[in-house]
Amino acid sequence: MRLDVISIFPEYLSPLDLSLIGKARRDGLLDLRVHDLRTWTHDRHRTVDDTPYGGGAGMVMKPQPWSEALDSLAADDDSRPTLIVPGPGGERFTQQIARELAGKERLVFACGRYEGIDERVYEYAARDYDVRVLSLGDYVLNGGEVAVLAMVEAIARLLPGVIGNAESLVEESHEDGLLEYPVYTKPADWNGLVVPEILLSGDHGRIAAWRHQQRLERTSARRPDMYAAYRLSHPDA
Ligand SMILES: NC(=S)c1ccno1
Repeated sequence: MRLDVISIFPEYLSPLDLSLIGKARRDGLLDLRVHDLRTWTHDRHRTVDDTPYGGGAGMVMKPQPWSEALDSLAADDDSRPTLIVPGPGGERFTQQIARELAGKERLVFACGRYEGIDERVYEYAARDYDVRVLSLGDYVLNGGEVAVLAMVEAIARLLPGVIGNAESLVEESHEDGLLEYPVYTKPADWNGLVVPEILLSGDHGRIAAWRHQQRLERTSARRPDMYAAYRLSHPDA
């Protein structure tokens, strides 16, 4: 997968050089490129924003740098990339969407700032991209970069070879409609707090059953919405 990120703060994406994502890039599992939007400005101040038509507070990102950036990236191959614009007004980003996007050939992330990107850019981009506005949640950030960090990690970790042990991806929260079970490690008695006896039994069948029950109870307590949906598709749960 090739993944491009366009931002006026490319250094914001430097955490993507670290840990498993950074290793995946170095191992050639992920072709991730970060671009400075100001590359596609032509004035001496490298201007990317201007005042909003219709008045109002703040500034709006100008269409021209974005159109040139998107044209440049689209021209790199014959694919039709998916353009993802993080924003509070978007469709909720979920594990299911992360899985869907992990199957794409190319993703391009556009990090908006200020009051947002001129709306005509979305229309213009649709000529060469499948455009999706995606939100991490119902809150407002100062820009798209933090959301891109989260989305890229959620997507890239699903790519073959990125997570050393693919088993780690099974029974994770949101993978199958339930939250994950509680985990424990040594020592068995820590500050008088003990590991559930079942986990020390070596009885893998009973341990699996206990873990599934924990998932049901945890999902019911913390995410009744998820639990209700799970019960609809698993009436015997
Ligand atoms: N909620 C999201 S993803 C966002 C991006 C920018 N502001 O909020």
